[in-house]
Amino acid sequence: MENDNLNLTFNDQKDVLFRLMKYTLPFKGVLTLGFLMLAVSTAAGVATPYLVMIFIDDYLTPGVFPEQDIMWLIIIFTIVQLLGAVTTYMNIYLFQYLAFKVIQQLRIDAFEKIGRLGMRYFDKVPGGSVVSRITNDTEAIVDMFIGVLATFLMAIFMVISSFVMMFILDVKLALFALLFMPVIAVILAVYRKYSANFFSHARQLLSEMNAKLAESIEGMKIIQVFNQERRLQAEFNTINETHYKYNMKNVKLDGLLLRPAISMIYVLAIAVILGYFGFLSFESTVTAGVVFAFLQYMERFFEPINQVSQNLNIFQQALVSASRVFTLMDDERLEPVQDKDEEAEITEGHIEFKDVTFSYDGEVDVLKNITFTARPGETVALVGHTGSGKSSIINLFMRFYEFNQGDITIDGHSIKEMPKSELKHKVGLVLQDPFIFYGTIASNIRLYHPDMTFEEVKAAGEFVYADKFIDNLPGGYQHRVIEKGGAFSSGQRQLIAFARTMAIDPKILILDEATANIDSETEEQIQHSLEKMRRGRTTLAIAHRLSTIQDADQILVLNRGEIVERGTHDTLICKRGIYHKMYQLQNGQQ
Ligand SMILES: Nc1ncnc2c1ncn2[C@@H]1O[C@H](COP(=O)(O)OP(=O)(O)OP(=O)(O)O)[C@@H](O)[C@H]1O
Repeated sequence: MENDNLNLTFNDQKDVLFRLMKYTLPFKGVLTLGFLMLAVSTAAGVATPYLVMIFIDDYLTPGVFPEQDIMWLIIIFTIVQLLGAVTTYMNIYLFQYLAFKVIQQLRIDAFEKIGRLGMRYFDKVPGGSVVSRITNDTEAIVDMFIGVLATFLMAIFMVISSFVMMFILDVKLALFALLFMPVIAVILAVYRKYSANFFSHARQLLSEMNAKLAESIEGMKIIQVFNQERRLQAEFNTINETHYKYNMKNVKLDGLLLRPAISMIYVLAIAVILGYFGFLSFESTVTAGVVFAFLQYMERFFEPINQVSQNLNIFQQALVSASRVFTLMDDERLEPVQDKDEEAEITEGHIEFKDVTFSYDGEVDVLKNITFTARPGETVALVGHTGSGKSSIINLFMRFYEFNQGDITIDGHSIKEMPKSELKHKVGLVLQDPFIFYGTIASNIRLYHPDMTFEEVKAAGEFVYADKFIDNLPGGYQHRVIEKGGAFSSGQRQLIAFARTMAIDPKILILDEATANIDSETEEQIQHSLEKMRRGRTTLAIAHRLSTIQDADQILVLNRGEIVERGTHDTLICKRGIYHKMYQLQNGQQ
């Protein structure tokens, strides 16, 4: 499993935050309104103790209650409270809206990026880990916007305004409150340092859990057949347990450093204030209203700091998550780019491999000096033992991997320059185990052309003789299928894939012959269909059973990435080389 950098430095965190904030730019209006609402709701919060102080000192203590003044005070107090409630609701609503919009965009970008990533990426990163980035990680970012951004901003407003009010009430004490700031700053810095590390590990482990889960679901058949349930369960439990441990480490850190530490400082500050006012009352009279207001402001000064410190872990988590999403977005293992030559067109289907050498890892060449020609309408079969390089030839031809030595041309144009759409529409690929998407039979056949008419879909089905089995399904072409088409036999899946390919009427066919056991009736249908499909189309076919490609115009025998024999079936048999041996072996087995 590929690990991300788990320890984000301060600069990394800053960059991630900055990049995340850029996503809010299209919503400047919402952001500004949100700020405004926040400012008003904070101001309402700050005004409340002040109004109470006026009531205590001017009316309650002296025991005078002039009706009109009291009335006004009540009206103002009510307006302030209502304003506070409405603006608080508005600011929460606006920040949530912003959060969901940002995440929506982030997910669109991440998903779009996945579509552009090359096979090199998917060779290395498990599917579950990618899923985890787009779902869980982006979810953590939502929490940050809602919980953290709003809290942080509110805290800044609150701390500053409470401080100003404290200054107005008593300068000396306000300065004293300021003394606590460095202590709080140190506590928060220590917390951040450790928690970021714990969170990164927890996130990474969550992603590993997803990967394990995805793997288990994908391979459920093998798991059950090979009795692997226990092993997988044990592996899953180990990850789960470690995940729990990291979470607990964080809980301990929270328990120690966050609320208790800050609360203790708060209580200390209260004690000092009360002592101070006590002493002061010997010398001069301190009003009860001032003491009340000061204590209220003190609480309003510390409470946001407490909230911020508690939200710090969400913030930390969100930064780690965001960085994981951005790592995916920045991954450079993209699918090969086309140097577009708009003129390049596939007209005849004349394929040439010219001295192609290729390596997946940059060290071992899995294809060496591959040179051959497939003329329009010809069938070239690729045969050879497992691992000899047959699929790699197809991988390069389909542009799944970039290659740097030699060239592959179609009708004289390098496939590196061919517009992608040209390759998509004129080259039909049928894989060994065709992928069936969630939807209907028709939507699976329509895949490349969503606007294809039903008649065309049906014609494609008939062309490959798939109509017999499709017509027997409940709903026919509208029969619902789940992804991977679990309910179909491999032969039936092949037929659907044939229909899908024939629906685009390609000039070139790439076939990876199914090795799976197919019953003889379907097998016959498939051979029949294949023969028809190949007619008039240049075909590159990987063949495992030599009996299926005896009529090929050219057979290339691969061995360790090299073409070691080439010719028609008859010439290769006469040659008595590898092909002859393979043929004898297979015939002997039949
Ligand atoms: N994605 C990959 N990353 C790294 N190495 C790979 C990758 N795919 C294949 N290889 C290696 O390249 C070599 C050729 O593999 P390839 O799949 O082309 O053989 P093949 O002839 O198609 O085999 P089979 O008949 O089993 O499908 C093998 O040694 C294989 O291990």
